This record gives sequence, structure tokens and C-alpha cells, in this order.
Amino acid sequence: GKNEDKKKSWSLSDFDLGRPLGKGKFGNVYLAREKESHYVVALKVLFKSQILDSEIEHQVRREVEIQCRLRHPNILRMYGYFHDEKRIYLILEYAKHGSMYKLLKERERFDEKTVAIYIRDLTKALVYCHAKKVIHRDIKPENLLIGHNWELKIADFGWSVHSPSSRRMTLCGTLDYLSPEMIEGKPHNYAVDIWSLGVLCYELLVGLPPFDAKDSHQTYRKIRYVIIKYPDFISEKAKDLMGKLLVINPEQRLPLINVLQHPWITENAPEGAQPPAFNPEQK
Ligand SMILES: Cc1nn(C)cc1-c1nc2c(-c3cnn(Cc4ccccc4)c3)c(Cl)cnc2[nH]1
Repeated sequence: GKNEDKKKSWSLSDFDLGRPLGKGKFGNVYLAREKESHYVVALKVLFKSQILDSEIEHQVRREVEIQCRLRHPNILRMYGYFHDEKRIYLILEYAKHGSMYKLLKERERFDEKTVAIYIRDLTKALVYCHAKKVIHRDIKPENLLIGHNWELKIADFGWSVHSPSSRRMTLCGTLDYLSPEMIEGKPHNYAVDIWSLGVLCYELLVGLPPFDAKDSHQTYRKIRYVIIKYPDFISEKAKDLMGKLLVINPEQRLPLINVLQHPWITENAPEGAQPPAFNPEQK
């Protein structure tokens, strides 16, 4: 609630710790419950030593200051943070159904109506971020979580920055979602999130990212020349939208606000349509 997460400074003794939810390079995320209210959260524990060694302190600071300020149903909340001599603790919203990455692996791919709903909600969250001068820069299934109403939530703002930015990228993790301008280390802006929205739409519909290749050099080439093959089960309208997002020139990409008016979205994800519930037994 409003007042308790405002008044006090938190400490580890305020929480009962549960099972680990995920392991990251700089620390793990645990299920946790605030003792007084029994409110369930995800506690992201980062080791100061690792952060200082990797000189990403400014990145963590930015993740905190950005995510604490963002309030949107499709953005994972950060309620607060605290630290002790060895660790930093981020108090995050708990997303009951885990990561989009896991759900996609389990279901192989989603139908067009489901993907259109996820893309509609993600677009609304990105419009909100961009209005606050925040670009996420790392939209991919691993960084999307699923809430208790099966709604999509953008998480892990570790890579977000204030636009415009030309920060050198240490290319850790997949190349699949990088835009041509980021790969070439050119200055980039909000339009990188529009590109990755197109990559995500393809991956949720097909089950593989559009520039998937046997090695990173091939992926690099496919991205730079936007070499994409659409399977024949993809509708013309879906192809039309992706074709307007996956454009080399950032200025020519479809603005996010127009994504919400694209016929593939308005016909498959009308206002009020909610994401489907994927029960584990439903295979
Ligand atoms: C996993 C999982 N399975 N189920 C059923 C729910 C979840 C769940 N996970 C989360 C998680 C969560 C977990 N890992 N990660 C990735 C990670 C881990 C360590 C450092 C950086 C990033 C996020 C969160 Cl933040 C917030 N809510 C979560 N919910």
C-alpha cells in the first residue's frame, strides 16, 4: 500500500526469504514476504563486490532511479531498495507466472490474437517510458514477466538509459534483439525499442527470432540487411506491421502511437481484450 512503502527504510529483517526465482550475473532474485503485511515481493540481491568489480554501479543506480519512478500496469514495479555492507537489495513486484521466455519455450509459439494483445500492452508501456524520456534498450522474452492476470510486465531496466545515448555496449547476451544502429555503435534513441518490438512480435509468432543464425556473424549480417523469412502461417497484416517496425533507418520505423492503430492490433487486440490464461495442464 501507499503509506508503508513510503515511511520506513527497509532492511532484510523485514522479510521472510523464500525460494530463489532466478539467478543473474550479479546476484539472485528470491521470493520474499514482508513480515507485517504478508505482502509477497521479489527481492533482487546484488553483490556490491561484483558491481564494483564490473564498474556497473552507475547502471544499477540508473535501474533503481528509473524503475522506482515508473508506474504502469505493464511495467514491473520497484517498491524500494536498501543495502547492507555486502549487498544491495531491490524490492520488486512479484510476477506470479514467471518469464515470457519460459512460457514461449513451453508453448513453442503463440496464436496471433495472443501476440497482438502482448504487443498492444508492451507498446502502451513503451509509450509511457518514452514520454518519461526512458528507452529500455533490452526488450526480449527474458526481460518480460507474466503477472497474476497473465498480463505482460517489462522487467530488468538494467540496460535502460535516458535518450539519446551512444553508450558503448558490451555485447553480452543475445545479438538477436540489437538494432542495426546499436550493432554499429551509432548514437541511438527511442527507435531501438520500436525495432525490438518488431523482433519480439516475430519471435512470439514463430518461436524463433527473425535473425536467428548459426553464428553471430550471420546474425549480424541478417540484421544489417534486414534479411527475414516469414513462415506461411503468418498473416499478411502481421507481416505488414513487422515490416513497418523492422526498418533499418530509425526515423522511418512506425511510431509507437501508430502501432496501436495498426489493423492487425485493432482487429486482434481490441480495447479490453485480456491475455489468455495458460494453465499448466493445457498443452
Ligand atoms: C521464475 C518464476 N517462476 N514463477 C512461477 C514466477 C517467477 C518469477 N521470477 C520473477 C522475477 C525474476 C526472477 N529472475 N529474474 C531474472 C533475474 C535474476 C537475477 C538477476 C537479474 C534478473 C527475475 C522477478 Cl524480478 C519478479 N517476479 C518474478 N516471478
